[in-house]
Amino acid sequence: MSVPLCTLYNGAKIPSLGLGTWEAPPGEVGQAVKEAIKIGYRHFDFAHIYGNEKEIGQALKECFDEGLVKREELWLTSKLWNTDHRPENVLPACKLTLANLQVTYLDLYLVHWPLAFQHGGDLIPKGQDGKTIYDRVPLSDTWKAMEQLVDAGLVKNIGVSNYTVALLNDLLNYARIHPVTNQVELHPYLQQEELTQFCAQHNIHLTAYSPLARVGVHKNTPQITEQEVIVNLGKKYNKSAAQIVLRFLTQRYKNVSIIPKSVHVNRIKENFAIFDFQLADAEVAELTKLDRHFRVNDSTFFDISIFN
Ligand SMILES: NC(=O)C1=CN([C@@H]2O[C@H](COP(=O)(O)OP(=O)(O)OC[C@H]3O[C@@H](n4cnc5c(N)ncnc54)[C@H](OP(=O)(O)O)[C@@H]3O)[C@@H](O)[C@H]2O)C=CC1
Ligand SMILES: O=C1CO[C@H](CO)[C@@H](O)[C@@H]1O
Repeated sequence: MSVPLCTLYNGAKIPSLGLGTWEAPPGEVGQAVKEAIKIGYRHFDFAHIYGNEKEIGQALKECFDEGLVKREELWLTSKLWNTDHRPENVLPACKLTLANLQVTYLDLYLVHWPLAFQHGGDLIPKGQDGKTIYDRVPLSDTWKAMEQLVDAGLVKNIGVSNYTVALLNDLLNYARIHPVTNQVELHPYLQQEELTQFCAQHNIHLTAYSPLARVGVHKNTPQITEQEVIVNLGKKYNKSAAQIVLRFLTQRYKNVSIIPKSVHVNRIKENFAIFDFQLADAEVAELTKLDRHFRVNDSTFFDISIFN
Protein backbone atom coordinates (compact mmCIF):
# COMPACT_ATOMS: atom_id res chain seq x y z
CA MET A 1 0.00 0.00 0.00
CA SER A 2 1.55 3.31 -1.01
CA VAL A 3 1.02 6.60 0.78
CA PRO A 4 -0.80 9.34 -1.17
CA LEU A 5 1.29 12.40 -1.93
CA CYS A 6 0.34 16.03 -1.31
CA THR A 7 1.41 18.68 -3.81
CA LEU A 8 3.06 21.82 -2.46
CA TYR A 9 2.62 25.28 -4.00
CA ASN A 10 5.84 24.82 -6.00
CA GLY A 11 4.88 21.40 -7.37
CA ALA A 12 7.01 19.39 -4.92
CA LYS A 13 5.36 16.24 -3.58
CA ILE A 14 5.34 15.39 0.13
CA PRO A 15 4.02 12.06 1.45
CA SER A 16 0.82 12.57 3.44
CA LEU A 17 2.11 10.28 6.20
CA GLY A 18 5.44 10.52 7.98
CA LEU A 19 7.08 9.33 11.19
CA GLY A 20 7.49 11.72 14.13
CA THR A 21 10.58 11.43 16.32
CA TRP A 22 10.06 13.69 19.36
CA GLU A 23 10.84 11.76 22.55
CA ALA A 24 11.90 8.75 20.49
CA PRO A 25 14.59 7.66 22.96
CA PRO A 26 18.25 6.98 22.33
CA GLY A 27 18.87 3.33 21.55
CA GLU A 28 15.37 3.06 20.03
CA VAL A 29 14.96 5.89 17.55
CA GLY A 30 17.43 4.56 14.95
CA GLN A 31 15.75 1.17 14.90
CA ALA A 32 12.32 2.82 14.65
CA VAL A 33 13.42 4.80 11.60
CA LYS A 34 14.87 1.66 9.99
CA GLU A 35 11.71 -0.36 10.65
CA ALA A 36 9.60 2.47 9.28
CA ILE A 37 11.62 2.52 6.07
CA LYS A 38 11.14 -1.24 5.73
CA ILE A 39 7.38 -0.81 6.22
CA GLY A 40 7.28 1.85 3.50
CA TYR A 41 7.50 5.22 5.30
CA ARG A 42 9.27 7.78 3.11
CA HIS A 43 8.62 10.94 5.15
CA PHE A 44 10.38 11.66 8.46
CA ASP A 45 10.06 14.54 10.88
CA PHE A 46 13.16 15.52 12.87
CA ALA A 47 14.38 18.49 14.90
CA HIS A 48 17.63 19.56 16.52
CA ILE A 49 15.83 20.00 19.87
CA TYR A 50 14.82 16.31 19.89
CA GLY A 51 18.47 15.46 20.54
CA ASN A 52 18.41 12.30 18.45
CA GLU A 53 19.49 13.39 14.96
CA LYS A 54 22.92 11.69 15.28
CA GLU A 55 21.47 8.26 15.91
CA ILE A 56 18.94 8.81 13.14
CA GLY A 57 21.78 9.78 10.76
CA GLN A 58 23.54 6.51 11.51
CA ALA A 59 20.33 4.57 10.85
CA LEU A 60 19.73 6.40 7.57
CA LYS A 61 23.30 5.66 6.45
CA GLU A 62 22.79 1.96 7.20
CA CYS A 63 19.55 1.98 5.19
CA PHE A 64 21.29 3.63 2.23
CA ASP A 65 24.31 1.28 2.48
CA GLU A 66 22.06 -1.78 2.70
CA GLY A 67 20.14 -0.59 -0.37
CA LEU A 68 16.83 -0.42 1.52
CA VAL A 69 16.08 3.01 0.10
CA LYS A 70 17.80 5.83 -1.78
CA ARG A 71 18.21 9.32 -0.35
CA GLU A 72 16.15 10.83 -3.15
CA GLU A 73 13.22 8.55 -2.28
CA LEU A 74 12.95 10.09 1.19
CA TRP A 75 11.37 13.30 2.40
CA LEU A 76 13.41 14.54 5.37
CA THR A 77 12.20 17.48 7.44
CA SER A 78 14.13 19.14 10.25
CA LYS A 79 13.74 22.37 12.20
CA LEU A 80 15.73 25.41 13.21
CA TRP A 81 15.71 25.68 17.00
CA ASN A 82 14.83 28.90 18.83
CA THR A 83 18.42 29.56 19.98
CA ASP A 84 19.56 29.87 16.35
CA HIS A 85 17.25 32.60 15.03
CA ARG A 86 19.98 35.20 14.52
CA PRO A 87 20.81 35.20 10.80
CA GLU A 88 24.48 34.37 11.42
CA ASN A 89 23.43 31.23 13.35
CA VAL A 90 21.00 29.81 10.79
CA LEU A 91 23.55 28.36 8.36
CA PRO A 92 25.68 26.71 11.09
CA ALA A 93 22.52 25.23 12.68
CA CYS A 94 21.42 23.77 9.37
CA LYS A 95 24.91 22.41 8.66
CA LEU A 96 24.99 20.73 12.08
CA THR A 97 21.68 19.00 11.40
CA LEU A 98 22.93 17.89 7.96
CA ALA A 99 26.14 16.53 9.52
CA ASN A 100 24.21 14.71 12.26
CA LEU A 101 21.81 13.20 9.75
CA GLN A 102 24.71 12.40 7.36
CA VAL A 103 22.90 13.87 4.36
CA THR A 104 23.80 16.69 1.98
CA TYR A 105 20.38 18.34 1.83
CA LEU A 106 17.03 18.48 3.60
CA ASP A 107 13.73 18.33 1.76
CA LEU A 108 12.25 20.77 4.24
CA TYR A 109 13.61 23.02 6.98
CA LEU A 110 11.19 24.75 9.34
CA VAL A 111 11.40 27.66 11.74
CA HIS A 112 10.38 25.55 14.75
CA TRP A 113 8.75 28.34 16.78
CA PRO A 114 8.18 32.05 16.15
CA LEU A 115 10.23 32.67 19.30
CA ALA A 116 13.93 33.50 19.62
CA PHE A 117 15.99 32.41 22.64
CA GLN A 118 19.43 33.50 23.76
CA HIS A 119 22.08 31.74 21.68
CA GLY A 120 25.11 29.87 22.96
CA GLY A 121 24.00 28.04 26.10
CA ASP A 122 21.18 25.66 26.90
CA LEU A 123 18.58 24.97 24.24
CA ILE A 124 15.96 26.34 26.63
CA PRO A 125 18.10 28.93 28.44
CA LYS A 126 16.85 29.92 31.88
CA GLY A 127 17.77 32.93 33.96
CA GLN A 128 18.33 32.88 37.73
CA ASP A 129 14.62 33.49 38.15
CA GLY A 130 13.99 30.21 36.31
CA LYS A 131 12.42 32.02 33.36
CA THR A 132 13.32 31.45 29.71
CA ILE A 133 15.80 33.97 28.30
CA TYR A 134 14.53 35.42 25.06
CA ASP A 135 16.38 37.21 22.29
CA ARG A 136 15.07 40.00 20.08
CA VAL A 137 15.40 38.84 16.50
CA PRO A 138 12.92 39.96 13.84
CA LEU A 139 11.30 36.89 12.27
CA SER A 140 11.89 38.49 8.87
CA ASP A 141 15.67 38.38 9.45
CA THR A 142 15.50 34.68 10.33
CA TRP A 143 13.37 34.01 7.26
CA LYS A 144 15.85 35.76 4.95
CA ALA A 145 18.60 33.49 6.31
CA MET A 146 16.32 30.48 5.72
CA GLU A 147 15.85 31.64 2.11
CA GLN A 148 19.61 31.70 1.70
CA LEU A 149 19.72 28.01 2.63
CA VAL A 150 17.50 27.31 -0.38
CA ASP A 151 19.74 29.49 -2.58
CA ALA A 152 22.77 27.51 -1.33
CA GLY A 153 21.10 24.18 -2.15
CA LEU A 154 21.22 22.92 1.43
CA VAL A 155 17.45 22.68 1.73
CA LYS A 156 14.90 22.20 -1.02
CA ASN A 157 11.96 23.84 0.75
CA ILE A 158 11.42 26.06 3.75
CA GLY A 159 8.43 26.48 6.00
CA VAL A 160 7.31 27.35 9.48
CA SER A 161 5.86 25.70 12.55
CA ASN A 162 3.57 26.99 15.26
CA TYR A 163 2.71 30.12 13.26
CA THR A 164 -0.62 31.81 13.87
CA VAL A 165 -2.72 33.51 11.17
CA ALA A 166 -1.30 36.91 12.16
CA LEU A 167 2.28 35.68 11.89
CA LEU A 168 1.59 33.99 8.54
CA ASN A 169 0.02 37.19 7.20
CA ASP A 170 3.12 39.04 8.25
CA LEU A 171 5.41 36.40 6.72
CA LEU A 172 3.58 36.54 3.38
CA ASN A 173 4.37 40.25 3.22
CA TYR A 174 8.12 39.85 3.49
CA ALA A 175 8.79 36.35 2.11
CA ARG A 176 10.77 36.14 -1.14
CA ILE A 177 10.29 32.36 -0.95
CA HIS A 178 6.74 31.31 -0.04
CA PRO A 179 6.54 29.02 3.02
CA VAL A 180 5.57 25.54 1.79
CA THR A 181 4.02 24.37 5.03
CA ASN A 182 2.92 25.36 8.52
CA GLN A 183 3.46 22.48 10.95
CA VAL A 184 0.91 22.81 13.73
CA GLU A 185 -0.91 20.76 16.32
CA LEU A 186 -3.94 19.22 14.63
CA HIS A 187 -6.20 16.40 15.81
CA PRO A 188 -9.92 15.87 16.47
CA TYR A 189 -9.76 17.91 19.70
CA LEU A 190 -7.98 20.83 18.01
CA GLN A 191 -9.15 21.28 14.44
CA GLN A 192 -7.99 24.88 13.98
CA GLU A 193 -10.66 25.96 11.50
CA GLU A 194 -9.49 29.55 10.99
CA LEU A 195 -5.81 28.66 10.63
CA THR A 196 -6.41 25.71 8.32
CA GLN A 197 -8.74 27.79 6.10
CA PHE A 198 -6.12 30.52 5.91
CA CYS A 199 -3.45 28.01 4.90
CA ALA A 200 -5.72 26.54 2.23
CA GLN A 201 -6.45 30.02 0.81
CA HIS A 202 -2.77 30.90 0.67
CA ASN A 203 -1.46 27.63 -0.69
CA ILE A 204 0.35 26.69 2.49
CA HIS A 205 0.36 22.97 3.11
CA LEU A 206 -0.41 21.75 6.63
CA THR A 207 1.59 19.26 8.60
CA ALA A 208 -0.38 17.90 11.54
CA TYR A 209 1.78 17.31 14.59
CA SER A 210 0.63 15.36 17.62
CA PRO A 211 -2.10 13.90 15.36
CA LEU A 212 -2.99 11.41 18.10
CA ALA A 213 -3.09 14.22 20.68
CA ARG A 214 -0.08 12.54 22.29
CA VAL A 215 -2.13 9.57 23.37
CA GLY A 216 -0.65 7.93 26.44
CA VAL A 217 1.74 10.80 27.12
CA HIS A 218 -0.61 13.25 28.80
CA LYS A 219 -2.27 11.23 31.53
CA ASN A 220 -4.46 14.11 32.69
CA THR A 221 -6.23 14.57 29.38
CA PRO A 222 -9.18 12.70 27.93
CA GLN A 223 -7.52 10.14 25.65
CA ILE A 224 -8.71 10.59 22.11
CA THR A 225 -8.60 6.85 21.46
CA GLU A 226 -11.20 6.28 24.19
CA GLN A 227 -13.88 8.43 22.56
CA GLU A 228 -16.89 6.19 21.99
CA VAL A 229 -17.59 7.46 18.48
CA ILE A 230 -14.01 6.67 17.47
CA VAL A 231 -13.99 3.24 19.12
CA ASN A 232 -17.28 2.37 17.37
CA LEU A 233 -15.95 3.39 13.97
CA GLY A 234 -12.91 1.24 14.68
CA LYS A 235 -15.22 -1.74 15.21
CA LYS A 236 -17.13 -0.96 12.00
CA TYR A 237 -14.00 -0.75 9.84
CA ASN A 238 -11.94 -3.31 11.77
CA LYS A 239 -9.37 -0.64 12.56
CA SER A 240 -7.88 0.67 15.80
CA ALA A 241 -9.02 3.96 17.34
CA ALA A 242 -5.65 5.47 16.41
CA GLN A 243 -6.17 4.48 12.77
CA ILE A 244 -9.62 6.11 12.75
CA VAL A 245 -8.14 9.34 14.12
CA LEU A 246 -5.34 9.41 11.53
CA ARG A 247 -7.69 8.54 8.66
CA PHE A 248 -10.08 11.27 9.79
CA LEU A 249 -7.32 13.88 9.54
CA THR A 250 -6.41 12.85 5.99
CA GLN A 251 -10.06 13.20 4.95
CA ARG A 252 -11.00 16.28 7.01
CA TYR A 253 -8.28 18.43 5.40
CA LYS A 254 -7.59 18.56 1.67
CA ASN A 255 -3.85 19.02 1.81
CA VAL A 256 -2.41 17.64 5.02
CA SER A 257 0.50 15.44 6.05
CA ILE A 258 0.31 13.65 9.39
CA ILE A 259 3.37 12.63 11.38
CA PRO A 260 2.40 10.24 14.22
CA LYS A 261 5.30 9.19 16.41
CA SER A 262 5.95 5.67 17.63
CA VAL A 263 9.02 3.62 18.45
CA HIS A 264 7.07 0.37 18.46
CA VAL A 265 7.10 -1.55 15.21
CA ASN A 266 3.52 -2.82 15.61
CA ARG A 267 2.25 0.75 15.99
CA ILE A 268 4.50 2.11 13.25
CA LYS A 269 2.89 -0.52 11.02
CA GLU A 270 -0.61 0.19 12.34
CA ASN A 271 -0.31 3.94 11.72
CA PHE A 272 0.77 3.22 8.14
CA ALA A 273 -2.28 1.07 7.38
CA ILE A 274 -4.86 3.83 7.04
CA PHE A 275 -5.28 4.22 3.31
CA ASP A 276 -7.18 0.99 2.60
CA PHE A 277 -10.51 2.25 3.91
CA GLN A 278 -12.54 5.44 3.77
CA LEU A 279 -14.78 7.09 6.33
CA ALA A 280 -18.18 8.19 5.03
CA ASP A 281 -18.75 11.96 4.76
CA ALA A 282 -21.29 11.75 7.59
CA GLU A 283 -18.71 10.02 9.79
CA VAL A 284 -16.13 12.71 9.08
CA ALA A 285 -18.81 15.27 10.00
CA GLU A 286 -19.54 13.39 13.23
CA LEU A 287 -15.85 13.34 14.22
CA THR A 288 -15.57 17.03 13.38
CA LYS A 289 -17.89 17.61 16.35
CA LEU A 290 -15.15 16.39 18.73
CA ASP A 291 -13.35 19.74 18.29
CA ARG A 292 -12.90 21.44 21.69
CA HIS A 293 -9.94 23.77 21.29
CA PHE A 294 -7.89 21.39 23.40
CA ARG A 295 -4.13 21.82 22.99
CA VAL A 296 -1.65 19.26 24.29
CA ASN A 297 1.37 21.36 23.33
CA ASP A 298 1.43 25.05 23.97
CA SER A 299 4.28 27.44 24.48
CA THR A 300 3.68 28.05 28.16
CA PHE A 301 6.64 25.88 29.12
CA PHE A 302 8.67 28.73 27.60
CA ASP A 303 6.82 31.05 30.08
CA ILE A 304 4.83 32.62 27.30
CA SER A 305 1.66 31.77 25.43
CA ILE A 306 1.55 32.59 21.75
CA PHE A 307 -1.79 30.95 21.05
CA ASN A 308 -5.33 32.22 21.68
N1 LIG B 1 6.64 21.41 15.38
C1 LIG B 1 6.39 21.20 16.65
O1 LIG B 1 6.42 22.11 17.48
C2 LIG B 1 6.05 19.82 17.10
C3 LIG B 1 6.28 18.76 16.28
N2 LIG B 1 5.96 17.48 16.67
C4 LIG B 1 6.25 16.37 15.73
O2 LIG B 1 5.07 15.59 15.56
C5 LIG B 1 5.34 14.25 15.92
C6 LIG B 1 4.09 13.56 16.46
O3 LIG B 1 3.59 14.22 17.59
P1 LIG B 1 3.76 13.69 19.08
O4 LIG B 1 3.71 14.88 19.95
O5 LIG B 1 4.91 12.78 19.16
O6 LIG B 1 2.41 12.92 19.39
P2 LIG B 1 1.49 11.81 18.68
O7 LIG B 1 0.13 12.38 18.64
O8 LIG B 1 2.11 11.30 17.44
O9 LIG B 1 1.49 10.69 19.80
C7 LIG B 1 2.64 9.99 20.13
C8 LIG B 1 2.27 9.03 21.25
O10 LIG B 1 1.29 8.11 20.80
C9 LIG B 1 1.73 6.77 20.99
N3 LIG B 1 1.23 6.03 19.81
C10 LIG B 1 1.67 6.11 18.54
N4 LIG B 1 0.94 5.32 17.74
C11 LIG B 1 0.02 4.72 18.52
C12 LIG B 1 -1.02 3.79 18.27
N5 LIG B 1 -1.25 3.34 17.04
N6 LIG B 1 -1.79 3.37 19.31
C13 LIG B 1 -1.56 3.84 20.57
N7 LIG B 1 -0.59 4.72 20.87
C14 LIG B 1 0.19 5.16 19.85
C15 LIG B 1 3.24 6.86 21.05
O11 LIG B 1 3.78 5.84 21.85
P3 LIG B 1 4.99 4.86 21.44
O12 LIG B 1 6.08 5.65 20.82
O13 LIG B 1 5.36 4.30 22.78
O14 LIG B 1 4.39 3.83 20.53
C16 LIG B 1 3.44 8.20 21.73
O15 LIG B 1 3.33 8.07 23.11
C17 LIG B 1 6.46 14.40 16.94
O16 LIG B 1 7.09 13.18 17.23
C18 LIG B 1 7.32 15.42 16.27
O17 LIG B 1 8.06 14.84 15.22
C19 LIG B 1 5.34 17.27 17.88
C20 LIG B 1 5.11 18.30 18.75
C21 LIG B 1 5.46 19.66 18.44
O1 LIG C 1 8.53 19.85 18.60
C1 LIG C 1 8.47 20.04 19.79
C2 LIG C 1 8.74 19.05 20.81
O2 LIG C 1 9.82 19.39 21.62
C3 LIG C 1 9.97 20.75 21.97
C4 LIG C 1 10.49 20.96 23.36
O3 LIG C 1 11.38 20.01 23.80
C5 LIG C 1 8.73 21.51 21.71
O4 LIG C 1 8.92 22.85 21.94
C6 LIG C 1 8.34 21.37 20.30
O5 LIG C 1 7.15 21.94 19.98
